[in-house]
Amino acid sequence: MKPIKIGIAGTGVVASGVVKVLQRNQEEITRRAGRGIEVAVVSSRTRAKAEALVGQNVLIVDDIMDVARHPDIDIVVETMGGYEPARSFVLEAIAHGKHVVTANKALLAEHGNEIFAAAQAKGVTVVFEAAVAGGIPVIKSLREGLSANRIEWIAGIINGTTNFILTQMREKGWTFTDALKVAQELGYAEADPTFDVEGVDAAHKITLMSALAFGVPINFKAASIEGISQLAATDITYAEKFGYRIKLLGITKRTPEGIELRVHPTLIPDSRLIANVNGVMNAVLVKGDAVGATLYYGAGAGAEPTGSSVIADLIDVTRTITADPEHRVPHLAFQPDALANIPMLPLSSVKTRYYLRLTVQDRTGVLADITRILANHDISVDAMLQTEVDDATQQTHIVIMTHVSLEASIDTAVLQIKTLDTVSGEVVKLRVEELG
Ligand SMILES: NC(=O)C1=CN([C@@H]2O[C@H](COP(=O)(O)OP(=O)(O)OC[C@H]3O[C@@H](n4cnc5c(N)ncnc54)[C@H](OP(=O)(O)O)[C@@H]3O)[C@@H](O)[C@H]2O)C=CC1
Ligand SMILES: N[C@@H](CCO)C(=O)O
Repeated sequence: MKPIKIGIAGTGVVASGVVKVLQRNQEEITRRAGRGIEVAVVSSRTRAKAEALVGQNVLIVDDIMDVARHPDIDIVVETMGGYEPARSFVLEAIAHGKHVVTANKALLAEHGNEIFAAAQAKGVTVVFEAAVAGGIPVIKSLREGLSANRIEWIAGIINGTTNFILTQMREKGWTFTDALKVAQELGYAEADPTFDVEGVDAAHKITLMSALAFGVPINFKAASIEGISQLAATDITYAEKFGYRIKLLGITKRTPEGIELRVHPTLIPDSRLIANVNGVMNAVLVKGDAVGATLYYGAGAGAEPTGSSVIADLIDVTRTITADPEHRVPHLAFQPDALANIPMLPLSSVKTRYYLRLTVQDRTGVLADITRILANHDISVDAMLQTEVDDATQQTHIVIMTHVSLEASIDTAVLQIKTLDTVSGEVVKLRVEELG
């Protein structure tokens, strides 16, 4: 059978991984796909860069729309990133009957409903394994491997850059800035790294997984997002004294009231496997009612790991290209007319355990005032730690681990605690997940 021809938009980190792995593993890929997969067109604004990647036998164009519209192309690979021109490119390719493989979670989290509807109407496929957790085949697992289950929750380390930064800060004492710089040099970070460090990239990914897990439309606006830029090394150290590690987690949970969707630094018991996932590695825990908890682990970013996911999608599309569109795996795992309208819950209704750090004057009655306020809001204390008094300021840190409490109650209690004249500065609040 003739090879399937693909066009690639972008010649960056991911595109280079795709091209290299396609070349290196050509024979195995052909044996798996049933026919060869050949790069026919590449777009680049810098011709020399594209030539260095694909050589001179591949058509190089400077207008991405020449990839989207090229008559010889069956599948386009979008590895540009960002919202525009990626959105217009993908919609144009769909309009021209091309299947689309993309690594762009930002695009799908914001415009996925529009893109999947367009693909459905045209009878083409849009696949995005590389968009979530780099090289880990977690989308495939959610769409296919776990399709017997009622998914209960997902919790994952799904941003390689921030996990790399947290690991270097904890293990090597690097500063946040130095660790971010290296993550950028290694090709892990987004073009705008604030997407990584402020939790937006992880929120894009957990939003996509939430839709796949619960059969709801993609709803990025419902995500509550906190990154790691405000996380103090002190809290990493104190958390360890209680037996916890801090990781940036993306969490989505089905509760009787609706769906939680959130990203924030989270204390995890250090005995959990996921607490020991370090560097650029990602890990995703998925809890299904039949299978129980399952864990997916691997490189969350980087050229070849991400290329591995893009190529797996290319092979999938190649295998199913002649199948009747009605019988392909649905884009969002559930049939498009079977998506549910489940409410998305605000952060204030989350119930979990909390870590609170307060800076207080070393005076009699301080602790009693604080615990009284907590008790008035139905918050019970599980453990507490007080540090040595600083001689110069006469201040001390009090760290409190609560039992399961309502976020709204914690927030009200914290506001009251901050009005005490013995309490200074911000009260640090972090969420704890036992992930049992
Ligand atoms: N890096 C990683 O480890 C991972 C990245 N991703 C995602 O993959 C996508 C690509 O990431 P990555 O490869 O790192 O990004 P890079 O910045 O390395 O590459 C992006 C490429 O897209 C092209 N491009 C960017 N903007 C435009 C534009 N306006 N018009 C035309 N071409 C454009 C550039 O092409 P040129 O300059 O040649 O014209 C460049 O080669 C993103 O969506 C990212 O989130 C997903 C998983 C892992
Ligand atoms: N910037 C992303 C790339 C992979 O999606 C990360 O660090 O995880």
